[in-house]
Amino acid sequence: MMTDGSASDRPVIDAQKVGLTFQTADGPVHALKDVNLRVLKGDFVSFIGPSGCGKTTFLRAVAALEHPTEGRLLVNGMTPEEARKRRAYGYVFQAAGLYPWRTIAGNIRLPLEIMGFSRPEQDRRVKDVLQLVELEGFGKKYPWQLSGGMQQRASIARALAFDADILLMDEPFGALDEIVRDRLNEALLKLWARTGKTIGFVTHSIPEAVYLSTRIVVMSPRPGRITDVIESPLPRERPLDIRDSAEFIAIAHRVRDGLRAGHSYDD
Ligand SMILES: Nc1ncnc2c1ncn2[C@@H]1O[C@H](COP(=O)(O)OP(=O)(O)OP(=O)(O)O)[C@@H](O)[C@H]1O
Repeated sequence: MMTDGSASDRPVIDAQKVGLTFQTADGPVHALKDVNLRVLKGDFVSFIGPSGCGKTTFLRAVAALEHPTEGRLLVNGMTPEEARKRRAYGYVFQAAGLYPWRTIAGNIRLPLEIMGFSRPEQDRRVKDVLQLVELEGFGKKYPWQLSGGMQQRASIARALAFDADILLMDEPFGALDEIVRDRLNEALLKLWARTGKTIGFVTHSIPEAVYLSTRIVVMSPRPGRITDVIESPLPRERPLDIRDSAEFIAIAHRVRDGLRAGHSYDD
């Protein structure tokens, strides 16, 4: 099943029959069942599905914040815990989660301070990532001085600062209005093209998933499982108006059909 095992063709995320059951007062909750997925370097993988289908749980398991109860999950060929120790990923949450008493640069710097980077190295990285998310000149501002979209970009910059290979994003733009979201989607694609990161992205939006992804993972609840994995035929470079193309609409239909089918056989 594995290829020759060299780092370049090894999956960045490799899930084999992953199951995760939470024991609750009301009995077991099967958040994930039989999840098989291989994510390759440079993939942009979106996870879409109704509430409770395990999208967040899967991302959290990759980040070693939850622990599978069945199967095998590897990140860069290691356990998620080992990968986390090696700073394999940055995590972006739905709320930007910036500390209000720190400036934008101070927020981005925080994980770097904790990791013990030297001050000049911290400065260099803060400058680089602010540029990547197009927030040059805003380092000295406080979060409340920035719009919601800018705060979310700052939060992406913070996740990028330690230059992890993998960016895990849990509905990062869910709380933003559509116009800001469009702009951030475009910016994220540019950033992805420039950095070659592997991205795992949770969303509830079909157009967002289709616009951003090289692969779309459709999930269904009770138990949380994958019902379809769609390889996108769209080119990597995507202007926003690609959303009007016949190809785009065809993929969106397939995602919608997958979401509907997933609802019809609850077990
Ligand atoms: N810590 C926990 N303890 C018990 N059950 C949990 C826990 N975390 C998640 N669950 C349950 O696991 C299932 C999957 O949850 P998860 O948050 O991964 O779904 P999701 O697809 O991300 O949903 P949403 O779109 O609403 O964020 C749900 O039934 C949820 O209630």
